[in-house]
Order: sequence, then structure tokens, then C-alpha cells
Amino acid sequence: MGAQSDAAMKWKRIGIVGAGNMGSMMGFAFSELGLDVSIWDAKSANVNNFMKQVEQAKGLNGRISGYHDISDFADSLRQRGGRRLFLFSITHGTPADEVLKLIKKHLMKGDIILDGGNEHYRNTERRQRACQGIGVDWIGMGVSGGYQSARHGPSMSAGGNNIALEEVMPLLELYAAKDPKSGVPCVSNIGPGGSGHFVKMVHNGIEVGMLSVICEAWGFMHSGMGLDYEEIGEIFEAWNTDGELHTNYLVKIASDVCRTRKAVNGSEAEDGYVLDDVLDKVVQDDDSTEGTPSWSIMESAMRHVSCPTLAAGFYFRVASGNREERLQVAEKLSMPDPKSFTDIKDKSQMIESLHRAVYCAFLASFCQGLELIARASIDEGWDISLSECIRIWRAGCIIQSEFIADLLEPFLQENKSFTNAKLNSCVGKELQRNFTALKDTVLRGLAADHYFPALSATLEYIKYTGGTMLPTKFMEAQMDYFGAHAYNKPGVQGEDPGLVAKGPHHFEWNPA
Ligand SMILES: NC(=O)C1=CN([C@@H]2O[C@H](COP(=O)(O)OP(=O)(O)OC[C@H]3O[C@@H](n4cnc5c(N)ncnc54)[C@H](OP(=O)(O)O)[C@@H]3O)[C@@H](O)[C@H]2O)C=CC1
Ligand SMILES: O=C(CO)[C@H](O)[C@H](O)COP(=O)(O)O
Repeated sequence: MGAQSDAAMKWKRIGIVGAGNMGSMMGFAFSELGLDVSIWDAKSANVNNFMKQVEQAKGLNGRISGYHDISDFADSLRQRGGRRLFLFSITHGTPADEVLKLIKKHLMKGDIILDGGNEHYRNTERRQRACQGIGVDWIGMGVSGGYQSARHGPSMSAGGNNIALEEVMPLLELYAAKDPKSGVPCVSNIGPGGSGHFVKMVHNGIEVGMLSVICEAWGFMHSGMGLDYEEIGEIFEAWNTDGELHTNYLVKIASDVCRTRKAVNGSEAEDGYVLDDVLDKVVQDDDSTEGTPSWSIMESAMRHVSCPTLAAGFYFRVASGNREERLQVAEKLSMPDPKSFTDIKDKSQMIESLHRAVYCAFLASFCQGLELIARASIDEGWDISLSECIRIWRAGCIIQSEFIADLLEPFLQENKSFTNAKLNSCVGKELQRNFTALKDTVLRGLAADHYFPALSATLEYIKYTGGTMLPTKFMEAQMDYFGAHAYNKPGVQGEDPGLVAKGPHHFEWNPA
């Protein structure tokens, strides 16, 4: 507690830029931790709305002041001697650039800016260079857990200048979610440059894979097994209580999403489930308010890392967004709707297979994301600790999965150079142990025309990343036929398995 107070005392005040969903919750949280909070937003109404909430709030310790003028805002942070601390919570890309441009002339040498937005890591690195010129440290800080965690303690991945990072770390540790088992704060100094935002980007990529898997499982139980919302909610709750999906945030809220009724405070005014009011459109990729999942997929392609569960989940939601066009296509294609299963012999066993399939696909999502981080860390010279990534995802974030974290963290901690989690015997055993359940579930779902993009992609991923002779030998042959791309030969030393390098052989299949 003493150390915590010291961290708050050192900074005394924080300046929050952006009074949106996240920024306003961060304002309350830092006040509660004892810091005075200055908050500014380009839109005056956002500041006014927030200050109205402040008037009603209880339990605040530091004083919260709202500013309409950016110069007054920056001046409010002047304190004798120490460095000033700003926290940006702004829409990524051009909006964040515009705000930086506005505030830049009010910045002073020594200022530290934490960018808590979901920003592309290359933009972060560009701003780091621009701010370095004026003696300001720009830290790209991934913040996860949505506005509830922003209020009560998120998971954070911070990257940038090490000296500045070490200075702010005690305050971030105070703010961060705490691992319920160890009490350790879920924040880390990930590394230099844009590494912190890269890790957050991949977190959101994993999140998209998991979100797809869980909605596919919901569809399987609802339209396939004919279970109602309450029954499915109970199943999710049971999964989240015990077994491989225990203490798993998305499974936990899945249960709430199934069971939440519209009636508020016992009122009968509007009954029914909130879920009934939700359309099947996920639009944030289309309107570019979020970019993290699409960037993850682009990064996986550019860095040659197979992330099909993540990609399938992403394409699924992209296809969902343009409902109008989708309905037009539906008229042309007359695709079958998911059918109910008429031959359920053992309901509990079917649910248990689904449970294991979901777990297997979640684990595969983590393997894919970690591999992408490992690849980027090597390419960029970031030296990211994968075990630290798992550690900070133990609480306060959307992909919190305690069983998976317990499986992955120990060996990643022991062997820092691990780049492919599937090579660990415990992980390999888990994927193998649950493969049949995943296969049975996918076969049943596909036979009844269910939507299974991420689950089926995971099945193939496990199969082909562990396959000993893929039909890609035929692909390689065809490519040599038309493009003289050359090939490696089976059983030849230095070629099989050999390096990831072009083979020395070409056959003149059809001389030109
Ligand atoms: N919501 C979430 O669960 C999470 C969000 N994030 C990230 O945190 C950041 C904030 O998100 P969130 O609070 O949810 O979003 P909001 O839309 O609630 O807030 C975004 C803020 O940015 C401002 N803004 C947008 N465009 C401009 C512009 N051109 N010039 C100046 N200000 C602008 C908004 O003002 P205005 O109202 O005028 O548009 C608002 O103050 C984003 O980067 C998001 O990706 C990170 C983790 C979780
Ligand atoms: O960052 C987040 C959670 O981690 C935010 O909730 C974000 O809005 C999620 O959006 P997306 O699915 O597009 O990443």
C-alpha cells in the first residue's frame, strides 16, 4: 500500500486526452487511485457529459477537472520539477494525429504520453520519432478489457523508451488488473518501439478467433440442438466454472449474454432477451473504427505465419457487416439454413465434444497469435517475452483464459526462445487429445449446414501444421511446371526437411 501511494504521489496528476468510453472510465480510475485528473476532448459535449457523471460519482480521491481549451489543459499539468504525464484515449489513425498536432505546441521536454488507443504499431513508431525531436516520450500502450476494465483495472502492454517506461511502470502497476491467483499486476514493459501496440493488436486478433468460435458454438447449441438461451447460458456457466474453460472471460460473458433480459430492475415493461434485439452485423471493420483484427491478419500474411482461426473469424465478421448485400446474395445462392439435429443420441456427450472443440480452437488461437508475436519480435529485434504476454493476459483482458495461461506460461518462461508453442509436449498433447472432439463437432455441424468458419479452420490448421506429406507436393509441381519455381526432393539430405529455401531442381514439364 505504501508503494502504491508513492506511485500516485510521484505523478500527482494525469492529463487524459479523450473523454470517450475508455478515457472517461480511466479518469474515474486514476482519481480513485489518488491522482488529480485533467481531461480534455475535442468535442466540448464529451467533456460536459463526463463532468456531469463526475458530479454524481462517489469514492473519488483525486480532483477531476474538465477542459475545453487544450492550452489550459496542458498548463494544468505543470508541476514543479517532475515530468508531465498524458494519456491519450482517441480513435486510432488520423484522429490521434490531429490531436497530437493540436497539443504538440503545448508539450514540453520531458513529457510522457501514453497512447492507450488501439493504434497501428507503425503509427506509434512514427509518433515516437516525431516526439523524440522535442524531448517527449511517446509510449504505445495497448489497453485491454473494454470500458469495465478501464474503470477497474485493465491489462496493459506498453512499449517505447525504456527509461520513460520504467518511470511510469509503478503507476501502471497500481492501475492494472491483478492476477487473481498471484496478485501480480497485469502490465508489462513489452519492449522498444511499437512492440506494446503490436502485442495488443495480436491480442485482438486472438480475440476475434475466440469470438468467432464461441458464436459458432452458440449457433450449434441453439439452432442445432434446439437449446434455449437459458439452457445455453447454463452450459457456458458450467464451462466457466470447471475444466479447460474455467475463468475464461468470453465464456463468462457468454453466459450473461444468453441470460440477460430486457426488463430492468424487475420491471415487466419490456420482457424478452436483449440478445433477440441484436442483429447479426459486426461493422467496426467496415467503418474503420477498429483496425486491430485486420492488421493482425495482414501481419500474419506478411510475416508468413499461419493464423487461420484468427483469419476465419475476421472474414466471418467482415462478411456479416454488409447485411444488405448478403441478403441479395442469399436470394441468388439459396444457401441452406443450419438444420436442427434429429439424431441426438447422447446430448451430454455432444455438449462435452463441443466444449472440448471450443477449448481446442481457443488454444490454437493462442498458438497462432504467439507465433506471430515471436516472428515479429525476431524481425524487429524487440526481444518480446511470450511468457510476459501470457502473464499480462491473466486478468483484466478479453482473452483471459486461466487454464490456457497455466498451460503456456511455465514452458515459455523456462525456454525464452520458443517460437512455436505447438512444439511443447504439453500443448501438443492437448491439441491431440481434443482433436477428435473437434473433428466430430465440425463434421456434425457441417453436415447440418452450420456456420463453422473458425472451428473448421482450426481443425485443418492442426491437421496441416502437423502433417507429414501434404498434397502441396502437387502445388509445388504445378508451380514448377508453369513458373520454373524449382522444388526440393523427398529423402535428399539438405532438402528434406532442409531449410525454408527454394529447391535446386527444375523439370522441363513442357518445354517452351
Ligand atoms: N472500447 C473498447 O473496448 C476499447 C477501446 N480501445 C481503444 O481506445 C480508444 C478509445 O476508444 P473508445 O473510448 O471506446 O472510443 P470512443 O469513440 O468512445 O472515444 C474516442 C475518442 O476519440 C475522439 N475522437 C474521434 N475522432 C476524433 C478527431 N478526429 N479529433 C479529435 N478527437 C476525436 C472521440 O471524440 P468524438 O466523440 O467527438 O468522436 C472520443 O473522445 C480507441 O483507440 C480504441 O480503439 C482500447 C481498448 C478497448
Ligand atoms: O480492444 C478491444 C478489446 O480488446 C476493444 O473492445 C475493441 O473495440 C475490440 O474491437 P475489435 O474486435 O475490432 O478488436
